[in-house]
Amino acid sequence: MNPNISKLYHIAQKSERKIIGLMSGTSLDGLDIALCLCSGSGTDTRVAVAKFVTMPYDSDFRADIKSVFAKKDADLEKVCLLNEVVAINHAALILKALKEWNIAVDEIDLIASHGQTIFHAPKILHGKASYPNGTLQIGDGDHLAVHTGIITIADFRQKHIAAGGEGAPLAVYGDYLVFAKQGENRIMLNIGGIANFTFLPADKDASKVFSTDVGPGNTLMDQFIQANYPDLYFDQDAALACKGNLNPALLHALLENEFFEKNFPKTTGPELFNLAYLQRAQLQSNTVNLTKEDVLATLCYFTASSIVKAINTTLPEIGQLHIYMSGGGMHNPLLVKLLKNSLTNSIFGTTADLAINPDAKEAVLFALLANETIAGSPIHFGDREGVPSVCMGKICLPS
Ligand SMILES: Nc1ncnc2c1ncn2[C@@H]1O[C@H](COP(=O)(O)OP(=O)(O)OP(=O)(O)O)[C@@H](O)[C@H]1O
Ligand SMILES: CC(=O)N[C@H]1[C@@H]2OC[C@@H](O2)[C@@H](O)[C@@H]1O[C@H](C)C(=O)O
Repeated sequence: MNPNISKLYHIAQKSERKIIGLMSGTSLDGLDIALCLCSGSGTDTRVAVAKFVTMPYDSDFRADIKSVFAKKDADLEKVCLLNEVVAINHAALILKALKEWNIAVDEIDLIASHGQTIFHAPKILHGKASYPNGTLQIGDGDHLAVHTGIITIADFRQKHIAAGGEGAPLAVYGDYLVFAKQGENRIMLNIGGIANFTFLPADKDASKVFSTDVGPGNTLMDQFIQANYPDLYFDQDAALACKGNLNPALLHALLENEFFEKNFPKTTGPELFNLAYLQRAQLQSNTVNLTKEDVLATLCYFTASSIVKAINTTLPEIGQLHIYMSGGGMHNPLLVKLLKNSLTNSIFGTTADLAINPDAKEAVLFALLANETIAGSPIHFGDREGVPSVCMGKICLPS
C-alpha cells in the first residue's frame, strides 16, 4: 500500500486529529490559520481551537492577487502563476506559524485549505443559460502538501457544484455539526467581505437547516475606503461612517437588485457588490455629490438592512432567535448597533460564547469539512436544491 494511503487510513481512525484549517477571504488581509483538535465525526464531532493566527499578506502579494481578483478580464498567465504562488506562500506561512508555536510538522495530521477565491460565478450572477454554476479558488493543494510534507485536503467547493450546489456557502456543513442546539433557534451570522448566515432550528431537523449569502458584509465599505483614503484599508471602528448620515435615496437604490429577491440558499461576491454597483446606485438616486462620510454611513446601513431583511423575511414565524456573530464585521460598532436596533426580538452573542474564536470560525469550518471527508460520511440535509449530501475536498499527498 502507498505509505501515504496507509497514513491517511491511520489518521481516519485516530481518536483526535490535529487539522490546520486555512481561510483567506475576500478582504485579502491575510491567511487565517487555525490549528484544530477534531474528534468524532458527523453530529458527534467535537472541535477545539488549539492555536489561531492571521498571518498578514505583504503588500506586493496582496496587490498581485488584487490584480486578478473578481476581474472578468484578468491576465490568464498571472492567474496560472498565482495558483502556484498562493500555495507556496501559504505553505511558508504555515511553517512559520508552526515554528512560532513550537509545534513539529509531523505532529500535524492534515491541512484543510480553502485557497483564494478569485472568481465566483453562480448562474444567478453570470446569467448564461447553457453554463453551470462556477467558482475558482487558487492555491494548489499538491504544492501545499509537497512544501509542508503534510497531507492536504483542498478545493472544497467543486464537489458542491458537481452535486448541484453553487459552491457556497459551505458553512452549513460545519455549523450543523458543532453549533446546532436542541431547544434554541440559532443564526450563525458571519460578516466577512460577504455576509452569510446558517439557520439552525431548535428541533435540529437537518432538512430545515440552510446557509445562505445575504449580500455585502464589509466588501463595499472596504473597497470605498481603499479607493478614497489611500492610507487606510478599512474604516476602523466605523470612525468615518459615524461622522456621516444615512442617505435614504441611496440606500433604496442600493437595495434594488434582483439578488435580494431570489430565494435562499444563494451566493454572491464582489463580482456583483463592487464600486461600479455603488456608482450605478448613486447615479440612479442622484446622490453623486454626497460626502464620503455619508456614503460610508449609507453603505453600513446597506449591509445592516440586507442582513435584517434576510433574517426577517425567511424566518417570520420563528419567534426568538439567538444570533451568534463571527467575521470582521462584528468588530464594526455602527453595524452591530444597527443590527441590534432592528432585530429587537433576538439575543446577540458571538461564537466566542460557543468556545470558537469568531475570527477563526471560517478557518475552523474547513478543518471540520476535512475531518468529515476523512473520518465521516455525507450528511443528508433533505432533498433540497443547493444543499447536496456530499463530503468535499481533494486529497493531495506530499509524495
Ligand atoms: N474594528 C473594526 N472596525 C470596523 N471594521 C472592522 C474592524 N475589524 C475588522 N473589520 C472589518 O472586517 C474585515 C475583515 O473581515 P474578515 O477577515 O472576516 O473578512 P474575510 O475573511 O476576508 O471575508 P469573507 O468571509 O467574505 O471571506 C475588514 O476588512 C474590515 O472591513
Ligand atoms: C465563493 C466564496 O469564496 N464564497 C465565500 C465568501 O465569503 C463569505 C461568503 O462569500 C461565503 O459564501 C463563502 O465562504 C464561506 C466560508 C462559506 O462557504 O460558507
